[in-house]
Amino acid sequence: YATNDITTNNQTNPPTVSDRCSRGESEDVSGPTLQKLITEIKRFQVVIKVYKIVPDEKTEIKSTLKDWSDRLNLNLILTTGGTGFAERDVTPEATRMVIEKEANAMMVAIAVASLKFSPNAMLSRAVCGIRGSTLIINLPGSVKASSECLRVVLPSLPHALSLLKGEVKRISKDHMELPQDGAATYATRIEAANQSLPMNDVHVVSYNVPRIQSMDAKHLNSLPLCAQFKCYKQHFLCIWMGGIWKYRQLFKSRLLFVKPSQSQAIYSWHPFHQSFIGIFIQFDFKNFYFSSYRALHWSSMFLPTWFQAILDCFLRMILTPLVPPPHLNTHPQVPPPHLNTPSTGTPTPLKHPTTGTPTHLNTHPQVPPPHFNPHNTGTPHDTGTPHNTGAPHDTGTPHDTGTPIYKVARRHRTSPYPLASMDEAFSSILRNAVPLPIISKHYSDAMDHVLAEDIRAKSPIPPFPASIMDGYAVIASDTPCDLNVVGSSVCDRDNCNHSSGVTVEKGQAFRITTGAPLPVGANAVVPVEDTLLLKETDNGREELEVRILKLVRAGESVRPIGCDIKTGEVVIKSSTKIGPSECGILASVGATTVKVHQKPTVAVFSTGSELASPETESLGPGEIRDSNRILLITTLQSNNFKTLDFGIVPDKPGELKAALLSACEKADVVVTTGGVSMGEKDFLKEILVNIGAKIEFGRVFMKPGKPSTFATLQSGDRKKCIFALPGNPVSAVVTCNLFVLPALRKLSGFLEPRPTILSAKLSSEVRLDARPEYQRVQLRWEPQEPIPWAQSTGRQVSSRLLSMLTANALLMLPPRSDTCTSIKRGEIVDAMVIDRF
Ligand SMILES: Nc1nc2c(c(=O)[nH]1)N[C@H]1C(S)=C(S)[C@@H](COP(=O)(O)OP(=O)(O)OC[C@H]3O[C@@H](n4cnc5c(N)ncnc54)[C@H](O)[C@@H]3O)O[C@H]1N2
Ligand code: MOO
Ligand SMILES: [Mg+2]
Repeated sequence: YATNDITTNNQTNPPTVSDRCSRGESEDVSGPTLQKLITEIKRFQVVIKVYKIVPDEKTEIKSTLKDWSDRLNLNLILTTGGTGFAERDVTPEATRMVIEKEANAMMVAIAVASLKFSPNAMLSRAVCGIRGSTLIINLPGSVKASSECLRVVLPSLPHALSLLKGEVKRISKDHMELPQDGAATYATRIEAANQSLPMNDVHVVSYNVPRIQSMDAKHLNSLPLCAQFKCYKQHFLCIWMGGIWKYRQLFKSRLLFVKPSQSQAIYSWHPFHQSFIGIFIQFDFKNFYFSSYRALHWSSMFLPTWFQAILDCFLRMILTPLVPPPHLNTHPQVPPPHLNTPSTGTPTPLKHPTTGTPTHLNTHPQVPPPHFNPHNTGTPHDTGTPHNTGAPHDTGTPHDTGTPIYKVARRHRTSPYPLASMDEAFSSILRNAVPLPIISKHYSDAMDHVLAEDIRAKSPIPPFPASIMDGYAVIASDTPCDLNVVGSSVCDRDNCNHSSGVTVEKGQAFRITTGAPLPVGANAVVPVEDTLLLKETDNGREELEVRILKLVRAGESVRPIGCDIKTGEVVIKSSTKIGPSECGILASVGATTVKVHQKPTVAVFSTGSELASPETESLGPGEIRDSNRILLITTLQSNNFKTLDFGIVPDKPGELKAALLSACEKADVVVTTGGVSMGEKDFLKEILVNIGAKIEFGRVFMKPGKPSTFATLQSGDRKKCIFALPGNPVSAVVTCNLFVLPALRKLSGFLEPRPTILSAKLSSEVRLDARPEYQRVQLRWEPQEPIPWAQSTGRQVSSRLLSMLTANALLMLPPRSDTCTSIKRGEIVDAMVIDRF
């Protein structure tokens, strides 16, 4: 289990136990169905690491289970088949031999639930148990029964797997630690308030617990809810319905964490429910003032009135005594735009403690970060904010001449954008990148497009019984014998005797070429190598008699009609990416116009007033050559995407805005580089908000590429995707591979837009960073070694583009932890393929 694996939360793998399937006598349907079922779960992303069909042999089942738990260290193994009463059904016995603990309740749950479906469930002897940190679940063999049983245990899996990974233990410890200093009094008060709430129905989804529990300061920042709580001097109180936790020792000890008052309840809610509610409240424990709160729900159907009522009553209770200190009143915390409460239900607006302005809960779909916030009025220093004096688009104002769009002294000292986890960033991209409309294309222009229809053959291939060899068409029962050569059938439509009414009769043979139609009467072909010439015409131009040296059977060396492709057969399924073979098949079945998804066009520009054209002979002071634009354009082109070069745009708000708008108009996807971090000239995010784009994420917990920004802009019925990538060249190209390419593949209709990930062995020890890191490596295969070696490309700083040279993969390194600070040579890690080998 790799915490930094962007595609992975958990891994599972069903070996199918069946003699017949393992011998290839019948097809395994249950295994693939289970894989589909488990990978379709939205709140529980799964990667299938291995899949295998094993015969009903105890030793083989046992060794597979042992190997997968001990060596591959998988989180979950599902087996299907071999659980019944038949003599060869031994999966439960083999499973019992490997498990160290039984998961009895799971077995009972499966049994009870499946008895409702059929009394035959009594005949299942399936076992569930744990080996090391791997959960093994036996499921019956039939597709229906195995799917039903899997559905029964699915809700418990996220929490079960978290427990096995040991994360919950760590969390519980955190919960036990009590707050310090003045916070204790406060915590008591909050807890008392919490106790008095009617909490029966409200719990936190259990599988969010490990994520929160395993948080360090950075993870805390990455929680979307905490975006607005980046003020160092304050403490954070996280109130979950169902319990109150105060984060402790987080964020350089300034956050507190208390034991949840109803810690048990948090696990008991149906974990499969998509809803999840949390409230974060920011407090300054010295002054006890309330600054902001936010409610979030992850279900489109969840935020019932009872919740609003509880929330209201709760906040009233705890907030009444709190008086905000006047100096803190000037920057009401407004969540960045992407943190807006999802569409259902409007949270009760909360009056600001002093101004009475409803500042905290933002019900608008697009609310700019604080410096664009309309509520930031009413204080002396708010006059003159960009909101009041003119946004970046004010061409002709001093902004265009390079004056910052906001007063630099009042810029953020902490980014208002939460650090999204890689998982969150990636899911956000895949959610927002919706396949583009379907168009018709000529098959010769359709390369790299994704089919949007099944292609069926209108006629069979071959359309006639065709010879496989150059030789003689004969009547099989004649052979071996001497035959008179009475004609020929060649592979040539002008010269085809097949339909000319000539029939091969006993004692006769027809010369025939490979692929030519078999003459009427013939039923086999004898290769020329198996014949002798007996008689020819005087001039040698014609054969008259041949000896067939071998006995041939009827049908030998003949392709019957439709043996390659039958009429009506689906030759290429919808959603297939068209490559050379697909083009060939389209041609062979005559499907010359096909329905495909439109492919996105990508506009690319570099931002930065320091940037000069690569052609510049001698650079001016402070200038550097623009490497990123060509780097990104060629990365996209080498992945077969069409690009539009929008040049270099200086760090001037007006020009940046114009370039963004024009790029959004002309392209489906816009990729920019530079200007997304904390510098006084890093305007991109603000301008995106200003043009009405929604920032889906503005920072990612990753290295390189931390300030990576992804925004969407509704333009008519299309949603444009905008990637504002960091300026450091390596960061730009790495994030292009990680984020932009999957988005483009998804827009193009790819069913699997994710990158390819391999296992690789480290050639040298790597030290882990605090962030999940994507180090550039070259994968090399040694003879006889199935796993490639990953050779580092040298110093891995994000300005050093040389670290991309020869790199064909990105090592996916997990973030450093207390127990793991480096990975040794020879150890196996995940590597994402970025180039051919
Ligand atoms: N106070 C902070 N500073 C920085 C942070 C931070 O969190 N707090 N993040 C750092 C990280 S991480 C990165 S990555 C960079 C990203 O910066 P920007 O996206 O704002 O990019 P710029 O400031 O425009 O440029 C950074 C760097 O890259 C060079 N550059 C930019 N564009 C190009 C180009 N087209 N070709 C070649 N080189 C380019 C630019 O000259 C700068 O040297 O921010 C850190 N700072
Ligand atoms: O994350 Mo930045 O991209 O380190 O260089
Ligand atoms: Mg910068």
